[in-house]
Amino acid sequence: MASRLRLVGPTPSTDADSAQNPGISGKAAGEGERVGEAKTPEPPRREVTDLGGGSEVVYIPRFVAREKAWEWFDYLDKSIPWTRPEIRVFGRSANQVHEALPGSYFNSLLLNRYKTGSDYVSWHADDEPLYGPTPEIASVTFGCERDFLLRKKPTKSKATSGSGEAGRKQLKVTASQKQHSFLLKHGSLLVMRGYTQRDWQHSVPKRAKVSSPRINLTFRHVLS
Ligand SMILES: O=C(O)CCC(=O)C(=O)O
Ligand SMILES: [Fe+2]
Repeated sequence: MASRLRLVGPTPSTDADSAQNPGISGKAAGEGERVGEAKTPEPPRREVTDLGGGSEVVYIPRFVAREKAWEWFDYLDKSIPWTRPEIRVFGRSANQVHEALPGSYFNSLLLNRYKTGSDYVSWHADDEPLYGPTPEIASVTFGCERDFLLRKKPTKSKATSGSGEAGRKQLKVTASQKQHSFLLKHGSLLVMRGYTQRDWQHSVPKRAKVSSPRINLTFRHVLS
């Protein structure tokens, strides 16, 4: 499993905060430019995958500029005491994601560190009631790129539609047919929203050839 750390705090993003701390102000990531940085001739991409049934994934491969993303990686990897992280990082990160996703609000941050390809997160959905029925979950990646998989949740009717061996086989086929794969690049942002947690599962599988670390920040809103 990956190393994990969870921070929960007050919603840090307000319009006033954004004005004092401009990141990708007023525009979705990939559509705006960073203050103080030269314009890039290549417009950053924003890919929207409609999973159907009200579930959606947004993937922005170059959410954080490459050099800046390495600075963040080094800071998170080396300087942060993982057992006592500095809350300032939470505030800055949340502001930036908030600005990239207008209308979003986050008050919880989960950090995962995948030391090598042996570290993984198995199939699950972040569908706990504390996140509400249609949670928006934003995930920023630093360091080594890893695969992120989504598969349709096996439904109860399918699981009980057969008995014994035949029933189990049918369930497996159903699960593998509807699968999406994203290569989460250094500095990328992936957002799951709508009914993605209710209807889909996601995982970061083991990768034998991966030997360097990946750090992932996952922003959520916990209902009060
Ligand atoms: O590392 C990732 O990209 C996903 C992590 C995840 O699914 C989780 O923390 O719930
Ligand atoms: Fe998750």
